[in-house]
Amino acid sequence: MKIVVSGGGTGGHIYPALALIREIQKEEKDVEFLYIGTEKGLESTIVPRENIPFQSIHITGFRRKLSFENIKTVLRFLKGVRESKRMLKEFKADVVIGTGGYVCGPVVYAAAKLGIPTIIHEQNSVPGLTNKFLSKYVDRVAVCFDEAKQYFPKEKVVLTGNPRASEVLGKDGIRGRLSVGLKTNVPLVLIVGGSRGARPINEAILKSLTELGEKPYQILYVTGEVHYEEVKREVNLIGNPKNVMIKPFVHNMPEVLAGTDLTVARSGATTLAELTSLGIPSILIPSPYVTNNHQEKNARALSDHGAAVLVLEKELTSKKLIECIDHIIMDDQKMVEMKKSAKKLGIPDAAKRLYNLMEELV
Ligand SMILES: CC(=O)N[C@H]1[C@@H](OP(=O)(O)OP(=O)(O)OC[C@H]2O[C@@H](n3ccc(=O)[nH]c3=O)[C@H](O)[C@@H]2O)O[C@H](CO)[C@@H](O)[C@@H]1O
Repeated sequence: MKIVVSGGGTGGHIYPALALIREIQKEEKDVEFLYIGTEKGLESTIVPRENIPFQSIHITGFRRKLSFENIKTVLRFLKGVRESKRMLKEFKADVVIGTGGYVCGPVVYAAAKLGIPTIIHEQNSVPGLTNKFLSKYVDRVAVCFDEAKQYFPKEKVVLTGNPRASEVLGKDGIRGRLSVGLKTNVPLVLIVGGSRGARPINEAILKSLTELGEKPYQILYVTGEVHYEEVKREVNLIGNPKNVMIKPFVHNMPEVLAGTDLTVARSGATTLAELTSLGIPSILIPSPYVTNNHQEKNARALSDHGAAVLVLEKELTSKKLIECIDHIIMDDQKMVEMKKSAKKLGIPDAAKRLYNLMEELV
């Protein structure tokens, strides 16, 4: 079987695609993959690291306001469709799966027009523009929240969950901790601002760094690749506390999550699928800069059930953040309850469900 997967821009679209590829590799012996992304997206560095053949097309997203750039985007879309058709024919794709991000637009559209079976995977409770557009042309739409079903044609939509929820299970947390230089016998708080990092979270952490240095827990603080140098410069002035490990990006997140007690994070849908599958309590600071404020809706799906504490970015201060962390991690009973509530929301067999959907279709 020859399978094309496309999804890009940020980790939240790429990691579900990779998790699905790994699930298919477990189930199918004779299978070949081609990943289509863009050079600018994180996929151009993440996917080749995983030894998956990667090709790129050139595409940008639409501006929501009327702008001259949008005319250029339409032209690029049409060019992207032509390039994708050529790649799909050359590769002789049997099925094409899109996991979101602008790049999926031309790739999945081209596949549908060529009559190749197509599936799109929507991670969020409120879909983005690309998936809404593509849902008219594809054969199946896989979603992760019941709330997302209403945006898609009834006869095509199936609740599968996020395959990354399956991939993070069964990993060795001790190895995860050791791989990033952490202790194995002290509670771990992971702080991460999504796959690209988040400046407001970085600012709050830098202000509280000295105080965090006196805490009885250790911290893995992931800045995001583009913010790392700037954060490091600040940290050199303040001093880097011994219990705070700072990294630009973590490539073995499933192992690290397995060793994590509490997470402070943005509320991207893939991160939430991981946290609920593993039952990790969290403090969520949704990005207010995303389409339809979907990260806040994602976060509320957890906080309404006691699986997370929601802190809006406009209310974020370093004092509040430290109080929140202490309040949860120092209270064993609260930790147990939050873990249980998080786990209840997880869909651990999501990869299998998505694989089954693909198999039925092909
Ligand atoms: C700004 C923006 O548009 N964000 C969107 C993007 O977020 P973003 O890409 O930040 O997505 P998520 O938080 O959902 O997922 C991040 C993924 O990257 C991984 N990771 C992260 C940091 C790191 O150092 N190492 C690592 O491996 C995480 O484990 C996770 O698998 O896609 C999500 C899923 O569609 C959306 O819900 C978000 O709203």
